[in-house]
Amino acid sequence: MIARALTIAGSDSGGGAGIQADLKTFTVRNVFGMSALTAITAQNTLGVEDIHPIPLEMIEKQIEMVITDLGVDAVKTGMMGTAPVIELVARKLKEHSVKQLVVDPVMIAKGGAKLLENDAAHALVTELIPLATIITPNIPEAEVILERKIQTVADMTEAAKALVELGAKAAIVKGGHFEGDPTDILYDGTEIYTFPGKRIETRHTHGTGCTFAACITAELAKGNSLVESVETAKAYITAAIKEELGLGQGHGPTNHWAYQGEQS
Ligand SMILES: Nc1ncnc2c1ncn2[C@@H]1O[C@H](COP(=O)(O)OP(=O)(O)OP(=O)(O)O)[C@@H](O)[C@H]1O
Ligand SMILES: Cc1ncc(COP(=O)(O)O)c(N)n1
Repeated sequence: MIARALTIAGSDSGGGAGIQADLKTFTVRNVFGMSALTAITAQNTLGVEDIHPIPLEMIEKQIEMVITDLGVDAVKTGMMGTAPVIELVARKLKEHSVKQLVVDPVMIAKGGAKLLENDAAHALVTELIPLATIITPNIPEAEVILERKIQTVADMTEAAKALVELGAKAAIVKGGHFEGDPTDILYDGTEIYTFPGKRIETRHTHGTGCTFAACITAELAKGNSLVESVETAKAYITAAIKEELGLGQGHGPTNHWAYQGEQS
């Protein structure tokens, strides 16, 4: 049977981030994708114009309909918006004993728009992180969650360990926001793994975090190990940034078709 993945996230009308990035990534990685929308955003490569939150009952019904009928092998969370949404999603994931959960703690869009309310970071820590197979913060997100500055690769390593102490089985701190080459640091509760990258000079990096986490989710859904899943995701996002599509006047989307690597 084909592997199934569910994204619980916001819609990006521009198609580069949010559920659109997730569903494209799932498809390209040979996984059947499903979605539960938490918000609709009106955005393009220049920024977020408006956000329309989805009522809690409607978020709950989407999750319920999908899980009770089609079933899921892995779930990814993206833009949650508020603490009550995080609490609801955590409750549903526990109710359905979801085994593979990738938490992308989306907080601020590339253009600066706030995608998570300030008081909701606490709910991430208490509700969602303890359920996570892996949490995938960028550096500013890890700084907010851990209430500390991250300035060096050593700080990233300590941050990944601290995120696991908060209850996640594993954590990868992404280096896209550092100057120079972007190195990502994974801690799986036992070992530290370093994923070095070469910085690609481009403005087309809208949705890199969503695409990266969605690829990890797809690979986990197919039964691959955590480290294999992250390795594939790193190769996938690197190709997706490199082979840019040149769309839009601002931060354009990545190329979700770019990666020709193995399909398992
Ligand atoms: N310019 C770049 N060149 C090469 N790799 C990059 C570049 N920018 C980001 N990456 C890689 O892309 C992945 C996503 O990292 P990033 O730090 O951009 O996430 P993010 O900030 O959550 O993304 P977003 O908020 O745009 O969705 C990481 O593996 C990171 O190393
Ligand atoms: C619905 C939604 N989810 C996530 C992001 C983050 O992506 P980015 O930081 O690249 O803008 C976004 N812009 N919109």
